Amino acid sequence: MNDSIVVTDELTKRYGEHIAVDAVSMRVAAGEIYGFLGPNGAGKTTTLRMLAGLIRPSAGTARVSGRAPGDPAVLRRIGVLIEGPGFYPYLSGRDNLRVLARYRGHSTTDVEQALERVGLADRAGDRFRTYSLGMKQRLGVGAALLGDPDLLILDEPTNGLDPAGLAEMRTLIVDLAADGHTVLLSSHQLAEVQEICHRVGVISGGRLLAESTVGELRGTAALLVLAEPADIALAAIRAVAPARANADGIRVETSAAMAPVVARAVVSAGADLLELRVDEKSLEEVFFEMTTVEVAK
Ligand SMILES: Nc1ncnc2c1ncn2[C@@H]1O[C@H](COP(=O)(O)OP(=O)(O)OP(=O)(O)O)[C@@H](O)[C@H]1O
Repeated sequence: MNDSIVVTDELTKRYGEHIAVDAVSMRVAAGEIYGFLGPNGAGKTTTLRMLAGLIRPSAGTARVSGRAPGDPAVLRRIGVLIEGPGFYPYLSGRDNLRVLARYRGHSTTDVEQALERVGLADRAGDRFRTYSLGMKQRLGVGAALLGDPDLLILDEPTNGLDPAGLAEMRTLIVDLAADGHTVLLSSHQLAEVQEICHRVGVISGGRLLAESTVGELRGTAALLVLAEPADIALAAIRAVAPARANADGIRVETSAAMAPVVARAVVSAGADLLELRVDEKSLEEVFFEMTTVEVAK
């Protein structure tokens, strides 16, 4: 894939006997929001730390923008929020970013742009310790944004946020991607990921179990029909789409757009249509099934 900004090949990290990241081969395409999903201890942070050049792999390779992580040319083009930057509680948000900017060679204009971008321009003069958790997290994203990087690596940016904070962070990430930033974020909060990520990688026990679009991971959508008599409805539906009876009702392997056709088939056959809905697994269900099977092995 030529437009991949992150490519890993059998990337592995061992701590003594323990394998934290086990031969992970992943691809993040330029411009996408990639959700790196997994339960606690799955190996997300360790992988992100290797991509950011903070720790070295034990085996395998990683390339970021075609270069080794940690290469100065790469470090200039990525912004990283891993385990939160150590902000000074008694400095304002603005002064905290200015400290970082001075250290990293960015200008005060970069600081103002980052504050504006993360929606903190109005509160930039207030002390960090007075910020809500959501504002603190957004300041962390602001710090990662200094210098307008191509790739943002955000470790659990939504962790611990209340619903309003989550919504703000979600909107911010979507806006950042719309501005042309590639976003690689880790999360165990699947509901958020399901909504905003173009693709996801599922990691558990250090191993990448799947990498695909959210839609692919959830499988083909189907319709679920409850009708009586069920046998008459099933025969009628089978004339328009593949269908089978299961414990929940009649599962019709077709898209939501076919719902009116299926409804007409049932009613025309003289059956009563009791319920008709899209039967789609949430990413949470898929994730739970995958990681539970993994643990059960
Ligand atoms: N420096 C280290 N020394 C020893 N073991 C480590 C070290 N860093 C991570 N590990 C172990 O590697 C595994 C993966 O940890 P990691 O922090 O990458 O998981 P994670 O998916 O980010 O989980 P969480 O959501 O809890 O942060 C864990 O079992 C962890 O205990």
